[in-house]
Order: sequence, then C-alpha cells, then structure tokens
Amino acid sequence: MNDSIITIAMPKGRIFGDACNLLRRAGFELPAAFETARRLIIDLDDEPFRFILAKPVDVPTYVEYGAADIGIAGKDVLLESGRDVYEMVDLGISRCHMAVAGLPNHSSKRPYLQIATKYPKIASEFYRKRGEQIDLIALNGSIELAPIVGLADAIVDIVSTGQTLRENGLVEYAKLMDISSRLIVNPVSYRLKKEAIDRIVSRMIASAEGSTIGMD
Ligand SMILES: Nc1ncnc2c1ncn2[C@@H]1O[C@H](COP(=O)(O)OP(=O)(O)OP(=O)(O)O)[C@@H](O)[C@H]1O
Ligand SMILES: O=P(O)(O)OC[C@H]1O[C@H](OP(=O)(O)OP(=O)(O)O)[C@H](O)[C@@H]1O
Repeated sequence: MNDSIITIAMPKGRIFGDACNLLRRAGFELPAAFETARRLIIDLDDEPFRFILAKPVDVPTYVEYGAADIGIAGKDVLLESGRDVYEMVDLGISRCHMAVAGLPNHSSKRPYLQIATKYPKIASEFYRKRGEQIDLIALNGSIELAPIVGLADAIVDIVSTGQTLRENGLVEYAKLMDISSRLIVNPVSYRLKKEAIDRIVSRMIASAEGSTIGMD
C-alpha cells in the first residue's frame, strides 16, 4: 500500500458504467478512454488516485488484502464473499434484487428441494432461516436454464427487469433482498488514511443515488 495514493478497485462489467458516472459526478476527472481502455491500472493526472479494474466478484478480495484501499462491489458479491471489509456507503447504483424463481405450478418430487445458484451462501442462509433442508447445485451463469431442463426445482438468482425470467417461462416465488452497489474500504487503510478516505466517502455520498452511510 502506497501511503500517498488511494487505490480504488473498480468492478468491470455491468456495474462499471454506473460506477464511472457516479465517480464523475463526485468530481473525479476520469479520462475519456477510461471505459474503453484495456489497461487494468489507471492513474489520474491531477489527483492521487489509482484505479484497478477487476472482475466484480474479485473486488472484495483486492480490498480485504489491501491491494486496494477502496472498492465498489454489489451487495450480492459482498454477502457471498464474506470478506472482512468495511461497507461504508450504499451507492444506490446497479439496483436489482435477489429472488427464488422456478417454473409456474412446479411441485418437487425430490426428498429435498434442489436449488441451483451462483450464490450458495446466500441461498443456503435463506433456506436455513426457513428451516428447510435443500440440495444446492452451484452453477456459474445462465442459472435460469436449470429449472427448465429439470436440473433444479428452483433457482436463487438476481432479477432486475425480469426479462430473463419472462423469456424463459419462469416466475418469481419469493424475494430475498434488494441489491445495490456499495463502497467498501480496507480496515487498515481506513485507520492509516482516514482523512483522505473520509473525503472520498463524503464526495460519493453527495453524488450517490439515494445513498445511505453505514459501516457493516
Ligand atoms: N441484471 C442485473 N441488473 C442490474 N445489476 C446486476 C444485474 N446482474 C448483476 N448485477 C449486479 O452487477 C454485479 C456484476 O454483474 P456482472 O454481470 O457484470 O458480473 P459477473 O456476474 O461477474 O459477470 P460475468 O461472470 O458474466 O462476467 C452483480 O454483482 C450485481 O450486483
Ligand atoms: O431481470 P433481468 O434484467 O433479465 O436480469 C437478470 C439476469 O441478469 C443476470 O445475469 P447475467 O446477464 O449477469 O448473466 P449470467 O447468466 O452470466 O449470470 C442474472 O443472473 C439474471 O440472469
């Protein structure tokens, strides 16, 4: 960790555009090519900020280990990763929700419900709280396929517009939680660079979409 530079881990992919817009609203002068460049480390010219561009699911790892002081990550990724980071601000971007879904009027013939998901921790916690024993099937994407081809009785996955469910003839059975992206901070960085990080947090709160502050 360099003491004078603040390193910010950015999630590539879906959140990236929303996160860049938010940073620009917060006064960060991101270069025009920020979104299109293939470089994975980008330093700003006039401010002591370094951006590292990571896969969304890896952002909490970079922040927990201190390779980045700060990061932006979806609440889904934070819950699933269980990484030891401070969650400082709900940025209100990339909003969606986590849901249980499956075929309409489906009734399982299995002894335990078979649940396919990219989020085994979130799914098992949900069913544990309901006192239901399940068989988890971990998948990496195209989760909606599983109930259609009989691999699972239901899925636990993200729903945003609902288009993927609709186009695949699935319905939502239950909503687990709202999801949005959060600003996360490495605890040691926060101790050593508190003033600089607090300034960033304030800028982000002022520019966030209906943000709230909180340290989890
Ligand atoms: N349909 C969606 N609408 C809005 N936000 C979403 C949606 N799907 C996911 N997200 C949010 O965006 C984050 C990153 O999603 P994205 O699909 O870019 O990454 P990913 O799951 O690693 O993708 P891939 O594995 O396909 O590269 C998720 O953690 C979640 O918070
Ligand atoms: O409600 P919607 O607006 O249709 O969005 C929901 C879809 O978006 C995500 O998938 P993603 O596009 O990230 O692809 P994946 O199958 O690789 O996870 C999520 O897993 C759903 O499949």
